[in-house]
Amino acid sequence: MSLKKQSIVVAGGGSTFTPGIIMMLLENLDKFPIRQIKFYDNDYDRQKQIADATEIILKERAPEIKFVATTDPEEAFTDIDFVMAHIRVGKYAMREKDEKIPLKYGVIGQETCGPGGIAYGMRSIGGVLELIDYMEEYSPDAWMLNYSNPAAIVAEATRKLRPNSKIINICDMPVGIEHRMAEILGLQSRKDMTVRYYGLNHFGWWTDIRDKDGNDLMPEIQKHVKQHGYVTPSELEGSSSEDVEESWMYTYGKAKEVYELDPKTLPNTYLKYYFYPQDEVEHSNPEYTRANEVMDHREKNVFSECNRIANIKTAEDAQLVTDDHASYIVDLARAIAYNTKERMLLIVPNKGSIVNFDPTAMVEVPCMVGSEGPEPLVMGEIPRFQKGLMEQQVAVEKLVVEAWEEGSYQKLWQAIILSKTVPNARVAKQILDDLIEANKEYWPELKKENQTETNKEPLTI
Ligand SMILES: NC(=O)c1ccc[n+]([C@@H]2O[C@H](COP(=O)([O-])OP(=O)(O)OC[C@H]3O[C@@H](n4cnc5c(N)ncnc54)[C@H](O)[C@@H]3O)[C@@H](O)[C@H]2O)c1
Ligand SMILES: O=P(O)(O)OC[C@H]1O[C@H](O[C@H]2[C@H](O)[C@@H](O)[C@@H](O)O[C@@H]2CO)[C@H](O)[C@@H](O)[C@@H]1O
Ligand SMILES: [Mn+2]
Repeated sequence: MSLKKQSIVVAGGGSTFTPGIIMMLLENLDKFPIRQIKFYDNDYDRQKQIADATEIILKERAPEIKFVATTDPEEAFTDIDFVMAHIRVGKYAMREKDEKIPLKYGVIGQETCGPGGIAYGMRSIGGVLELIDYMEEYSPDAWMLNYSNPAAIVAEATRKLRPNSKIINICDMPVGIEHRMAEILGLQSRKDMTVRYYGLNHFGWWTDIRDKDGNDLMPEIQKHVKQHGYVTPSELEGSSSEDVEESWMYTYGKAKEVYELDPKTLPNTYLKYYFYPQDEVEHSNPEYTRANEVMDHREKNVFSECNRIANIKTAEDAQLVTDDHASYIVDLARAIAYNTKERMLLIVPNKGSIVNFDPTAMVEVPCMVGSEGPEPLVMGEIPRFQKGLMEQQVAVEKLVVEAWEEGSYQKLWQAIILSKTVPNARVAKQILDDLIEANKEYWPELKKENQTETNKEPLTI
């Protein structure tokens, strides 16, 4: 029986990751046939550069696919089966501020972690909720596959503020690390491994990894990580064909020290920001952060290649690579469209998957995915160490969403204070006040609680 052809809108069509997604979709048309692709963005000029190249690529490689690029929500979200959402509210200019403002106060400057991630979350919530509302207005049966960051805060916001929406929040960091684990083991693919993993987004641990015969693969990976982190054997020998940027190589190497904190597990690379923030600050250049690197590399490369294709009016020699998240996006879309029951790490309401953790927390755990969406597997009881860390971190994420919803200065200050990356309340306030100034165009207005008002509250004994 032939598979139903799908209609997709890429929300954030001007994203540097859009070409990678398109290339991946074209490589998988046999498994995930497509009748229509639309782009939606709120920046016409940025999106047009990606769209002009995409139009040529589709004409040459899949002329049967209808293609539209638009900034009109009704045109974008009508007659859609899937919304693939990867917007960056405020774009890289704001990411640069997210990263540089905390560094002024000796605190990590990072896209999705610490005060930078909190600032990004305060911008992203409104943008993603708007996409959900468009989807439900114009294509109520569609699913949104969201990887707009910071996925942890966006996921908590969609759980709390759009509890009945068909949205799945996802992250490609575990996918990228599992690619490396497979290479360390000499396996063909990360899909040759079955994993057990738990955590919050960008804050998790692998606890069990087996091959298809049930053999335990953890000891061999742990032996490598103990010495080299997630740097692969070919990178160690200098024979890797991948062009990985220095800051990513540093991150993969740092996993060695993060692993030492719990040698029974294997860590997500993002944990380094919470356990060794002083090293990250020392390793950072406050004048030139990761945002600058991306603007000088990925953003420049993607847009110059798309402009080149549009200028010569052919994509025959297109140099556009497929990204990790592109491949698992297809896996996820296929699982929902064709009820494949794929096993994937997704960010979902806990609801007992981690039995001794807040059931309302958005946790990243293995799920079986079918046409009704993800069903989380039970990861069981987690140790005191991870439970304590996750309780603090999930409180940060929940406070940010409450601060956004209530316009509460106090709660956002508390969220920054509570982050493990911030030393004290005074530094937290200095960072918050700078971030408020920088995000005037994007955040809801925050009101300070008037002391006299709170004193009026009845004493509850
Ligand atoms: N979940 C993951 O693991 C993962 C992996 C990679 C990237 N990402 C995220 O994907 C997103 C895109 O990344 P990028 O580096 O390509 O960003 P980018 O800035 O290159 O592209 C983002 C696009 O979103 C558009 N946009 C911003 N606000 C919008 C709004 N309110 N409505 C519609 N469009 C809007 C921008 O105009 C821009 O074209 C980011 O949020 C990034 O953090 C997530
Ligand atoms: O600093 P950036 O913008 O290059 O990356 C930040 C993102 O890093 C992760 O995504 C990585 C992915 O893990 C890696 O395997 C490869 O595919 O590149 C991706 C983007 O660089 C992380 O999961 C994202 O949430 C971050 O936005
Ligand atoms: Mn991620």
